[in-house]
Amino acid sequence: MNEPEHDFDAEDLALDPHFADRFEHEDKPACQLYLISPPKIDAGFAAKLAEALDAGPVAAFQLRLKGIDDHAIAALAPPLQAICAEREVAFIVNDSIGLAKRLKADGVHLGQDDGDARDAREQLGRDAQIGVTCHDSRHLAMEAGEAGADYVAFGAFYPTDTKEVQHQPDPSILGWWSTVTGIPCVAIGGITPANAKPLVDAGADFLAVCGAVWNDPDGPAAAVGKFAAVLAAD
Ligand SMILES: Cc1ncc(COP(=O)(O)OP(=O)(O)O)c(N)n1
Ligand SMILES: Cc1ncsc1CCOP(=O)(O)O
Ligand SMILES: [Mg+2]
Repeated sequence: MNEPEHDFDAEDLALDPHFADRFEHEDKPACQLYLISPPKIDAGFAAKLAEALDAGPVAAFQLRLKGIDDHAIAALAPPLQAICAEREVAFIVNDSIGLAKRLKADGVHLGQDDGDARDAREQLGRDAQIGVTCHDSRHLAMEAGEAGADYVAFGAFYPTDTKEVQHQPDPSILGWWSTVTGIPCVAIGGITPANAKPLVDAGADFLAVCGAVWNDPDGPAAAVGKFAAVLAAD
């Protein structure tokens, strides 16, 4: 007799996309800020970073520089890495496992075309923080979790000028993820102090933010303060 065909994937785990809303997430640690660098930086950036990190709690800083090669990024990284280390802020390298290894970074963030989480673990060791972009896909998130990711990132939740994006998840994916696994989830994409609350309420463990901090008319320190107020009210 043929077995019934179960084309199982994570999308099947919850037919009702809002089913996670029925669960409380009271045991979750409070949502934290995960700061992403501007895609290009200048000589004054180190001072801006220090000012931003001193303005409120920041869990992690991701060095996400676009349009320059790894050697150039490696030359720019050490002062920024030192600023993070002095403040016990995790220093995460975007895109490149090799660069993360070379810099002895605290971790690496991998997009779907940036390499494999298992390979990252092998190269960076068990203490490395490995994050994986999962767009709006429960299936990609389950795969990342199985591959040993320390966090999965969903987005872009809101319109953003920082990156051309093709996916816009519903915030309920954050609650669903928090219900099916203890692996933290990061929300990213167009997040500001004004629109962050629904993502926190939906179950985000981290808010990854670039433009709303570096482009705040009141300056990055003021922006970090605004996020701190939103997150403290949680
Ligand atoms: C925390 C976090 N989430 C998502 C991304 C996006 O990564 P990726 O899809 O590889 O796109 P680029 O950032 O490389 O343009 C991220 N960097 N960080
Ligand atoms: C890197 C990235 N990945 C999805 S949206 C995004 C941009 C995040 O920057 P911002 O906070 O300015 O929208
Ligand atoms: Mg990438």
